[in-house]
Amino acid sequence: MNVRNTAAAQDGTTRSAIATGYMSGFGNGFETEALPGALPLGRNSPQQCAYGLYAEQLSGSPFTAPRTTNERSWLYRIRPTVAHWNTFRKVDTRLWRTAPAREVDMPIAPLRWSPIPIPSEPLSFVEGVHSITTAGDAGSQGGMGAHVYLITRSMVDEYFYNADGEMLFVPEQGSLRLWTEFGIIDIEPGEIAVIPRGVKIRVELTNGPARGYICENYGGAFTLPERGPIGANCLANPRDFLTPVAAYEDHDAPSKMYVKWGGNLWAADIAHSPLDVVAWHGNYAPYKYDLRRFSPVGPILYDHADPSIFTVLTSPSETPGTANIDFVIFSDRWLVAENTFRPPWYHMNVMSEFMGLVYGVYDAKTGGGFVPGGISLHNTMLPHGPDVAAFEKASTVELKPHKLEGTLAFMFETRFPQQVTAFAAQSEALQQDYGGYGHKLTKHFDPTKP
Ligand SMILES: O=C(O)Cc1cc(O)ccc1O
Ligand SMILES: [Fe+2]
Repeated sequence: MNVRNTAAAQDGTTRSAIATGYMSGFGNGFETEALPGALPLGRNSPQQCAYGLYAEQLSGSPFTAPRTTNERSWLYRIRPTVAHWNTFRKVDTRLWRTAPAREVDMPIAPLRWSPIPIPSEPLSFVEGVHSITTAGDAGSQGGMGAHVYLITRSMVDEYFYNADGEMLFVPEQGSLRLWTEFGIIDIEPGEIAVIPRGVKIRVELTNGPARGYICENYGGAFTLPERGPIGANCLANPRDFLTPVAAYEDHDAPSKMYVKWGGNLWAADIAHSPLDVVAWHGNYAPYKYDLRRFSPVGPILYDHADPSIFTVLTSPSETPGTANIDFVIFSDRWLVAENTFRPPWYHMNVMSEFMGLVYGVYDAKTGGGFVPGGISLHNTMLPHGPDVAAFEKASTVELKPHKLEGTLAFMFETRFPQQVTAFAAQSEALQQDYGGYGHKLTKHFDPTKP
């Protein structure tokens, strides 16, 4: 696919060739240019690039990774990244934490948080990441950070890239325009975006203040799960993933470049926008996906299947079948199973489960307390399951086909135990009484009634 897309600057001055549009497919080799002929034909590194551009390769995998996991793109840009460089100094990471970060010792218990309020103070994306848990070790390229973002101002002449991991954005309130080196991605609640490790961005608000979740993936890049006997279709279909067409800025202004590297945040003064990629090709690029396009597959006769059937994206580890992270959603679907307790069963899991809610009601927690913007954490081998309201209803209701509608919950599930940050442990949003919800499940046992 070769998308040519040249558009006039929207502010008529310094920000040039602003084009929005997407190319469809997951992990394709894409090619796109914002100026005709900017992309070299038949080679990556011509002696001289068109328009006086510099060629730069961005490698998301080792050079020698097998074909299925080999990821790299070629960027044709006004200046190479090294020319956007200056002396970096460490700045405050505020509430953004990186594994390993054992800040507090939490008692082992199910944990839940009410939505963290969006403050009135100005917070850019870089300033507004509030880490809730960390897992694994970013330096060993395994595990994740699970964060809530609270954004009240757009980044202006400020840019950021994350060397520690790729970032999966799950908006819950407000929409975002992610200006990336590769082009522009707009997302709103119900959609997600993935920004690969090392990709420069500027985050703008497009509809008031924003709140959402971020999974910072230190490990293997998110990919589509195997479908096994499900076959070639359903779940997240590759054609519904959208990667932006090239769009660049030729913008000189005193600016700040932020880099998250080794768990620290670094900042440097630069004189121009690094979002200056006029053309690119390759398979290492940001993308978005509308979660409402997910085609769930589930039990159509009896029983409740494992939640792995709702995996949208998975970050594999070296151990087969043992994900570094699974990103799983619980979205609109019909429940039809006969003689079945339909909500999630009571369980304990070697994987640890960070959950969030974008909208609606989650069917395991109908008794209130788990609301949009909220969080629950069911850590490694800690017991959990439906609250008493969900249990009572689901075990007595007449089992007609029933549609769960207007609901979108999700889970970042990782093989590693999750460490709660000091911020999350001390937050007023932490629900002190949640750990006791199991006590409301009373004894129904009667040896005389089989
Ligand atoms: O705990 C949860 O609510 C998430 C979940 C859902 C489900 O359907 C099965 C297992 C599971 O961990
Ligand atoms: Fe669970």
